[in-house]
Order: sequence, then structure tokens, then C-alpha cells
Amino acid sequence: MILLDGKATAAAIRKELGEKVGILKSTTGKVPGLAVILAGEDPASAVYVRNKERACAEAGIVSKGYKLPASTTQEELEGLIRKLNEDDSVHGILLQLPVPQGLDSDRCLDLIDPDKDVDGFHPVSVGRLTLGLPGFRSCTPAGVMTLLDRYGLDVSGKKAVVIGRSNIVGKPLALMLLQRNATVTVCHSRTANLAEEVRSADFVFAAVGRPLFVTRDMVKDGAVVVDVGINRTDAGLVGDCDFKALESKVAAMTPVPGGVGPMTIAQLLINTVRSFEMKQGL
Ligand SMILES: Nc1nc(=O)c2c([nH]1)NC[C@@H]1CN(c3ccc(C(=O)N[C@@H](CCC(=O)O)C(=O)O)cc3)C=[N+]21
Repeated sequence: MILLDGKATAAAIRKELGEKVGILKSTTGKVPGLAVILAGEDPASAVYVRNKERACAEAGIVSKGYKLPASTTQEELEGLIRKLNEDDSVHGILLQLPVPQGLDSDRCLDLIDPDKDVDGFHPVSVGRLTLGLPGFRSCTPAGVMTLLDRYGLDVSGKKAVVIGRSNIVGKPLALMLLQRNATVTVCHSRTANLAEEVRSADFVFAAVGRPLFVTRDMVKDGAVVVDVGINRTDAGLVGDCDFKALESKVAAMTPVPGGVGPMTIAQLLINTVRSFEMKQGL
């Protein structure tokens, strides 16, 4: 089994980006900037935001954190986004989700300048993905595709099954796989014969949010399994797949932690540097 090492791949990407940013800095006199907005005190979000800030620093990207209390009003949050849209030192704006109760995240995401939408959540970015046009791609599914690319795994002509249909993972991932000429099936909680669908897959992408959801009997011999799940259990952080049981059956698989999670952050950095380059006309 080939372990798809997202942690090591993400570290390599950060190093490459750091070198690129150094060159960009010497040629333009400027550096990429990422604004990260965190409203409220969700502990998991705080961890992610810290990881993002650390990753930015490593790649030479200036990150600016905006920590707002859970009591922040819609107007205050929208005011901050408008200000960041106008700020030329900011090339990417990320609103960490979920936002506290009472705030309308859709209205906020709509307000982000699509040219700074490094998270790929703006309807314009989603539309561009759907049409196959250039634009920012959602970081988790794009990070998955980057990881497959780095391991030389090509989905073209292969059967891909995505389990999960969320707007931030399942749906965009299905579109990206389709763009790469995979034959794509999207499964979800209402899917009849889910195990049978998954068994037919050359590539399985699990984004369910339930530990041990993908079992050994559900996976074809020699399949590639990408585990997008992040579940906090008493036994620590686990994905959606029964890793131990699948190990001796699959051709390649991502671990959790150390798989898709670090790639999500690496992709955010890639998107931010790309946004910076486009602003410079590069
Ligand atoms: N606007 C927005 N953009 C996001 O990209 C976004 C978000 N909101 N809300 C939450 C999800 C989740 N997410 C993760 C990022 C990194 C890890 C990650 O680094 N995971 C490590 C473990 C980290 C740990 O110990 O918790 C790993 O899998 O190895 C996981 C999950 C980004 N998200």
C-alpha cells in the first residue's frame, strides 16, 4: 500500500511556495497577504486558524488574523469584509466557517471580492468551477486533487465514487473529478445500495463525517482511498475509513491525521500566491 502522505506533501509545497514568494518579493517589492476572519470561540476553528497562520509564515505569506467576539453583528462582519476588499495588501480573504448563530455566512461569502476568494466559496467561484473556467477552487477538494497529482495518480477514465454531497467537499470534488475525465458517482445518506456503489470504485473519496463508515467489505481490491473525514473521538482524531482494515486491500490511501487536512492548508497558500500573482498581472 502506498501511503498518500499529505503532511510531507504539504511541507514540500510550503517550501516551494516560500522560494516562489521570495522571488516575487524581489521582483515586485510586495508580498502576498491573507486575511483570516474568525468570529466566535469554536475550539476546532481556533486550531485550524492557528495552523493556517503558521503555514503562511513558513511560505512567506503575511497573514492577518481578525478575531471577532461571538457577539459580532452582521453589519460589523460585513463592514470588515468591505474594508478588506478595498485593502491592496490583502490578496485573499477567508471567513472561517462555521460562523456563530445569528450571523448569515452566505451573505458574508457573497460580499467577498471573487478576486480575493481564496477559499473558493463565493457563488462566482463555484460557478466558474461548474463551467470549467479558471477561478479559485475550494481548498479541501483542490488539495485532494493536488495530492493525487503529486503521487501520479490519474483518475481519467476511472470510476470515482464520492461519499458526501456538501458544498465545501462532496459537490466541488465531484466536479473536479469530472473535469479530469473520471466517471463520477456521488453517494449520500439516501443512496440505495451504497456499499455496492463504493465497491465498484477505482477511487473512493469519503467525506461523510462518521468514523469507521467505510469498511473493508465496501472497497474493491487495489482501489485508491482518500479519507476526507475529520472526526474527534475519545481515541483521538480519526477519518471516515477503517484504516487498519483497509490497509492490506487498497493500492493507496490517505492517513488521518496527516492526509487531506494539511493539503487543505497547502492549497489555501497556493490559492493566495496565485491571487497575488494575478493582481500583479503575472
Ligand atoms: N472558511 C473555511 N475554510 C476552510 O478551509 C475550513 C473552514 N472554513 N472550516 C473548517 C474546515 C476544516 N478545515 C481543516 C483544515 C486543516 C485541517 C488539518 O490540518 N488537519 C490535521 C490535524 C489537525 C488537528 O489536529 O486538528 C490533519 O488532518 O492532519 C483539518 C481541517 C478547513 N476548513
